[in-house]
Amino acid sequence: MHQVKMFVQLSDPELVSKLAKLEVLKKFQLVYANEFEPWEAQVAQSGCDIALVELEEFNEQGYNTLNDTDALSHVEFLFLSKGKPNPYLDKLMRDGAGFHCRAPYDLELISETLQDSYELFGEASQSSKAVESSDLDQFGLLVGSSKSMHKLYRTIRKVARTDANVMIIGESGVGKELVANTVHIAGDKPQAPFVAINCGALSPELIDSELFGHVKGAFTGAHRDHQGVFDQAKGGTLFLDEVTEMPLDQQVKLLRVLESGEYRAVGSQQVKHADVRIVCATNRNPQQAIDDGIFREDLYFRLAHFPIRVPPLRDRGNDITGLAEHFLAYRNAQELSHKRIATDALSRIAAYNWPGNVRELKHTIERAMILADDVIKAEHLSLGESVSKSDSNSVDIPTGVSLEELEKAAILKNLEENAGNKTDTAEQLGVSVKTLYNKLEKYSQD
Ligand SMILES: Nc1ncnc2c1ncn2[C@@H]1O[C@H](COP(=O)(O)OP(=O)(O)OP(=O)(O)O)[C@@H](O)[C@H]1O
Repeated sequence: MHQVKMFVQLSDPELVSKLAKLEVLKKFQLVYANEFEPWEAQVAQSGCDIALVELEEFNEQGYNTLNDTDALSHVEFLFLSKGKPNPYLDKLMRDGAGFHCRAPYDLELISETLQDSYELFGEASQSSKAVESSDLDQFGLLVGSSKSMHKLYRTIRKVARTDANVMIIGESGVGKELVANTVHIAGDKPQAPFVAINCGALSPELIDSELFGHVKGAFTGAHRDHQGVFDQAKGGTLFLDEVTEMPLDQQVKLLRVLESGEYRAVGSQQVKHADVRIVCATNRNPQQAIDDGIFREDLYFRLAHFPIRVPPLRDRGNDITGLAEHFLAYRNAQELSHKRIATDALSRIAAYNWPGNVRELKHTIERAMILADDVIKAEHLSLGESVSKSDSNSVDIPTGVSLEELEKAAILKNLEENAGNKTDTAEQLGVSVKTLYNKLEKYSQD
């Protein structure tokens, strides 16, 4: 850690001997004031981060010297005084010089204040990292330089050029939708439509219409013709997310369309030819879903010509911190900010298990950026491990944050706690699954 420098100007020998007993002082490189020049002139020259000053006399000249040397903007002051009113000291305090403790001194408080300043300057200077760029390799929409990601890139490149139906398998938040989109982009028709639908969020009454469309008058409320996703994705890719959550009778219908290559809009006699490549995803183990009777085995074989497994974040080595820096760099660029990250925060990120994978990591960084003024520290990360159940129920809301940000934070936190399960999350938040999907969709475009 960077050696934090403290300028010391003390005259009362009794106070000196009391302060000398404070353990925290050993952490600083101390620079003592000399007797030949006014201390105000020495502060800026000393190059210190903190100034501990016992104040007896302080006048306009002293105030001006501090102002002229720019010490006020670089140095944090801790003044100790007998409490005699002094307008120039008041002025300094209004300028944001730091702390002023009046006698009789509370040594514990002084010690804590010095410790806080020590941590602030230690982290703000050297043990934090400026993050203005990303180091990670990229393929399509995916970023990551780890071996497991490069293997995934090669797999995607191979399969993208074929017409095989692809099933993407991976834990919640690993980037399955990005993989699906990248399969599309890396294929022969990147300009063709890519249409995504969440099978878990479809209402059972509207599912036929969502998939295959309907014609005007097909049912009450069908005021006009509606294109289903098979029409919308014509010539391109149809991404069926959470396919194992589709109701069983719908799975039968989907299977029939995949076998015959034909479908009809609800209320229409016209047979249409299905001209889409199907890419689907699940965060379940498909074999387990089949054994549990919620997913048809014949549909599985139709959909999983080519299964792709997306590695969880914990298997991506240095990509974990690489992604944290990537998201930070992109947000910095977007918001024209220069927020840094403390090295111990990066170590916490590397050591954490990330049950919510890349999504959780991304949102942890975004939340931390809201909470941190300049440097993201470990305490801004609010990682599950260090948060006890009762802590996680209390909300620490910073000021100046929009309602929209708060809503987003609440949704993402619940989602993380439910290990990505959207049905449980929606229920807990008192919104429909559809609303939850819409909001998540919006966040992913932010
Ligand atoms: N390799 C990656 N590079 C950059 N961003 C990523 C990567 N993987 C995931 N993300 C980001 O993480 C978030 C979750 O990704 P995505 O929605 O693709 O995951 P998912 O596995 O489909 O999630 P779910 O299981 O909830 O459907 C998105 O914001 C996405 O941009």
